[in-house]
Amino acid sequence: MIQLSNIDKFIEGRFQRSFILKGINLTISSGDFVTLMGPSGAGKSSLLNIIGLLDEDFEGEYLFENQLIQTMKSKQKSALHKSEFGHIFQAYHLIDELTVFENIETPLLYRNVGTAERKSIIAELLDRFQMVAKKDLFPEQLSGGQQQMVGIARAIAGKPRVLLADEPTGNLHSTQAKEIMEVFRELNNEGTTIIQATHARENADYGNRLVEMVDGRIEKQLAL
Ligand SMILES: Nc1ncnc2c1ncn2[C@@H]1O[C@H](COP(=O)(O)OP(=O)(O)OP(=O)(O)O)[C@@H](O)[C@H]1O
Repeated sequence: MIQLSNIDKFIEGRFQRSFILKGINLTISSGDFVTLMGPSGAGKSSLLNIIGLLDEDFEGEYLFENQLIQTMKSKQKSALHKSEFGHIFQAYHLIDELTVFENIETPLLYRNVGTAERKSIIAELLDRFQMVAKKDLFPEQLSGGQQQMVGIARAIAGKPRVLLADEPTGNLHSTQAKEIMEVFRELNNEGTTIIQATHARENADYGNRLVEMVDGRIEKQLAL
């Protein structure tokens, strides 16, 4: 599904390049649940951003379903981004002024999903994450774990095939973190490909592959 070959990302300094990612080779199959682990600054977020088509400033080859990303027109890339990827962030990135319902609705509005279908998708997600009673609340009225559940609901509302999660449990207590990881396991069992960046080794146990990164490089890859 995803094939990265010799990916470099760097910043051009006055005298030399400083590498954020160097020589990344990584193949991810549909249905994988991959964990990127490594110390702060290892390049995990940078790699997720490239995979999720949020960052085009890199060298090397990125194939998504055998299509070379770099030669795609920006319209095509943006369509691919919208249809295939869902993003989850450590700090939830919900919109404070919107209710739970409206936050989940935003990606569907971007995709021009009709009103009736939107309502039915959101109702299903609220039900799934036991948030029906919370649908008219604002993010600040929810616990961190609940906010992240809304973040997940929003990310999967458009039924992306790939879910990218950057430190999804970084701000949560261990019980809430476990709940989030259980949801990931369920989504993965339903066929969603998941790529998460985390510092927490226990989160990696939910996945089937572990990729250890150090200083912008992949140091080790393991099957779990
Ligand atoms: N746009 C940028 N300009 C300059 N440096 C950058 C930029 N983006 C990332 N970096 C640097 O690249 C390195 C990798 O950053 P990245 O956020 O990908 O690491 P990370 O492994 O996700 O870290 P963390 O676990 O702290 O989130 C860091 O040293 C960071 O300062």
